[in-house]
Amino acid sequence: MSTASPMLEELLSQKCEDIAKGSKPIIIPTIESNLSVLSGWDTPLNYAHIHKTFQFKNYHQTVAFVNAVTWLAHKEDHHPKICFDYNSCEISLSTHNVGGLTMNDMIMAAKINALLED
Ligand SMILES: C[C@H](O)[C@H](O)[C@H]1CNC2=NC(N)=NC(=O)C2=N1
Repeated sequence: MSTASPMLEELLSQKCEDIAKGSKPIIIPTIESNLSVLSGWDTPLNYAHIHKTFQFKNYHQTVAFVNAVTWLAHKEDHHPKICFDYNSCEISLSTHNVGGLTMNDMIMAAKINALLED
């Protein structure tokens, strides 16, 4: 049985949507409440993007994760910045079309975390 919070379940059940250029970003309280259920994600640059570093045992595990994230990005048509080395992967999410954060970033963060659940 899942123990995820209702807010997290809601994010996992949604799909990223087309966001028109010039749309407004989500507001700070919405970002904060979503981040409170997104384990490990933070917003180091004042709500410009969200970020998380993932650690792995070796290059095989790291690359398998990167491949899964790129597959998810293609499926959702929402594309994170990914930077990785032997045993870590940094992911940064923002919505280019608004120059800030939208629910697409929160949905992707939830789905990326879920890739690593048992
Ligand atoms: C047309 C296409 O859906 C858009 O350009 C999408 C593609 N992927 C995207 N990815 C991200 N991170 N931000 C966007 O605004 C974005 N826009």
